[in-house]
Amino acid sequence: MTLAISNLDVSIAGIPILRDVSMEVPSGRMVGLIGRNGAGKTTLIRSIMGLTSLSGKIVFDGASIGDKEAHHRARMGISYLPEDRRLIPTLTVEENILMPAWANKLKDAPARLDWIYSLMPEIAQYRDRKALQLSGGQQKLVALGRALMPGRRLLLLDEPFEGVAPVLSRRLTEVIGTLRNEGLCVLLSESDATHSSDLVDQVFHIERGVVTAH
Ligand SMILES: Nc1ncnc2c1ncn2[C@@H]1O[C@H](COP(=O)(O)OP(=O)(O)OP(=O)(O)O)[C@@H](O)[C@H]1O
Repeated sequence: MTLAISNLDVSIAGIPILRDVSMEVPSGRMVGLIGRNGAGKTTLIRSIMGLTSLSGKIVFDGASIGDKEAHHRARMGISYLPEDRRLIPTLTVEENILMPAWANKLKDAPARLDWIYSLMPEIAQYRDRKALQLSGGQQKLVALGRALMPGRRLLLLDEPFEGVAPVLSRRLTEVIGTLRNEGLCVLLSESDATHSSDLVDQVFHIERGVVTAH
């Protein structure tokens, strides 16, 4: 279940954003991607998810996925927590979590929902509340639940701790640690290593679109 990226180049509007990126997220490992604002973290994560046009190679679980559509990658078990939460404010917590199940017509949605609630019992408590009634940190947990609904083989977390209060950051760290122990591959970006240093097995740094291993 390794993710292997080689010689990835991404330009947006003719401007090179990622340059010759090669890196690996080994099976069952948690890898950190550390870089300042604008370094290219989001662009790299979006490229893995299939949301940019790119040149280079992305291989997941032995299959070349660089030219596959985002929904195909989602079906392979790749899930993505965007930096902004993008919950639908007028839907309930449970409806937000179930959205990807409806979109992908998942038959085992109830079992997946149970697993998400057992991972984060606190969100089960406010399952019937509208998303707009939650704090930013609570919404982040719900967004993580929603990201885990379609697939749980490779989890891409884009700055999950950004703007989250300390108590909920600790809780988020705990939940991500549990996921790692369950064998998920995780790629987690952060602007510095404050929260991720205790979690990750390996760190890559990104600066102006260039990735280096540390
Ligand atoms: N749609 C776009 N159009 C033009 N430039 C873009 C676009 N998206 C990203 N960029 C540029 O690409 C570079 C990398 O942006 P990216 O969002 O990937 O960085 P980041 O490391 O995730 O930063 P942040 O922490 O601020 O989200 C930045 O210079 C940004 O201005």
